[in-house]
Amino acid sequence: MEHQLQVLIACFLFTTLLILLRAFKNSQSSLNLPPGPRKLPIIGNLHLLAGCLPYGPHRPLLELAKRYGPIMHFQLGEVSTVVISTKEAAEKVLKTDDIEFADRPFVFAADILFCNCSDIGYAPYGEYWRQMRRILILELLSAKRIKSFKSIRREEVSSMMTTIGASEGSPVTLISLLLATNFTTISRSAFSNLGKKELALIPLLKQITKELGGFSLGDVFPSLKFLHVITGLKRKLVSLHQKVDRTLDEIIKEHREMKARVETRQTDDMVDVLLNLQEGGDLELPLTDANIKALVLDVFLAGIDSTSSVVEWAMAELIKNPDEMKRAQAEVREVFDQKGSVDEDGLHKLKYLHLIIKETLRLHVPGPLLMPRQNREKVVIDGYDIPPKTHVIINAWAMARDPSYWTDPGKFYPDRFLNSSVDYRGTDMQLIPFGAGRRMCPGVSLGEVTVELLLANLLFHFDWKLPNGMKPEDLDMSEGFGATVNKLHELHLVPSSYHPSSFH
Ligand code: HEM
Repeated sequence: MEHQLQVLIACFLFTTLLILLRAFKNSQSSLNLPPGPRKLPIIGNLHLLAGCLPYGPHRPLLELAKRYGPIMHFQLGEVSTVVISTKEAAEKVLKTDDIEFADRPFVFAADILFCNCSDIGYAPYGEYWRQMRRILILELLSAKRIKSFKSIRREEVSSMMTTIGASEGSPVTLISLLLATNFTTISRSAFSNLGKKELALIPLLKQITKELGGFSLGDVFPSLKFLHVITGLKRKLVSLHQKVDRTLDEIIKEHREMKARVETRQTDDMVDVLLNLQEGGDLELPLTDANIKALVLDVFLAGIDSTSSVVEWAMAELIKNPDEMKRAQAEVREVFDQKGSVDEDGLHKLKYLHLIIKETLRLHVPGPLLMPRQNREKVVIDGYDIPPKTHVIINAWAMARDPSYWTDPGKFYPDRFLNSSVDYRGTDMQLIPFGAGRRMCPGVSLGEVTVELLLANLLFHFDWKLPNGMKPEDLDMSEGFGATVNKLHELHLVPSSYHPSSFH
């Protein structure tokens, strides 16, 4: 009986795959697709992805682009995929034809975890996405709102410095401290509280990041929906979603209860702001609790790993480049010595620190392939047909290291930006760590202030060296691949206080 069932399933799979193969051939034969590696039956080029882990596909894709050109076509299972590797081609997708490529591909994990992709990052382009993005930019991330959370940032960063000060002379694992500080800062800004419930979110967020950054067979064979079930992914995601949802429901309930008691906080947190908007009723589309939860999750997921990773990479580069480290410390100490601490309002004076951050974002793009885009209609780029529903991947990492735009691109050289107008705010395609166009990252300003504040504090309060007499040139700079590209091996550094009495 069991054997018969297995034969039946095998026949079913085989027939389905034959149908897919025929459909695929018919759909592609009349198109002038961009060049790309030879496709195998059924899987297309999926096998090429297999060798990319744990370092990620951005480097192998650059090698392939040298062979096939700046616009390449891949077939990943059923999914037509285009990879863009030069700024000229990126400009067409992110500027000239931005509106055509303003959609995101469907991701099963996001569909479950964000209640039908009702967050911003994975929402289909349209009215709902527009309203959510407007709320995020105007209500949660406006200059005024970011400023209103300034004291939270100051307290949390100061607490991190105290922890580091207590480890004087012994190695600290920088990324763990950065992640914890960024979590607590966002948690207090979003919920006001940092209790058991809020802390329970930490492992759940980690799990969600892993699921969203991972590979799922069902996503490259979207017509075979049962793959999500038989691989166990659906069950795992539903359970994860329920856990996060329960916690966020409780937090929202507490906020409502507080409002009902007509109690007010000194500063509205993000959930207060969203509940006020929900009640205010003058939105074009209703804002449900599910929408609020998806938006809050976006802030946590987008704001913690990315900024922590930038600071870790910047510190790793500075340790490897002691002259740059000395110059950065001299600058931050000159600006803040009199005050005795780093003050957010004075960060704009740190010119060299800004060059360091730019150079770090160039060399270590946190999301080397950005977030994929998708077109609804057929688009023609440089004479090539891009079929509808193609996943368009921009290799921002390749552009940030392209020798035709950068001198000595592998070198950490912050001064390259000294007399250069090139910036990372989406106009210069060779440097787009935040993406560009309509779906560009709306969190640039919060990301900037977070990274600047953390880095300035680390450089102001401590001198740093590698543990166990390790030499800077021996520091391993390999990348580990995930939703954000962190250092593969965590950076351990030994602090010694610059103001010996500050943190004891
Ligand atoms: C160093 C920090 C950060 C980096 C490098 C970064 C990078 C990115 C990138 C590359 C994208 C995709 C853009 C595109 O498709 O063109 C993105 C999207 C997004 N980011 Fe960020 N981000 C950072 C921080 C933040 C923060 C702090 C927030 C919010 C609190 C945030 C919220 C978002 C959202 C909501 C999207 C989706 C936008 C959409 O689809 O319309 N990000 N980010």
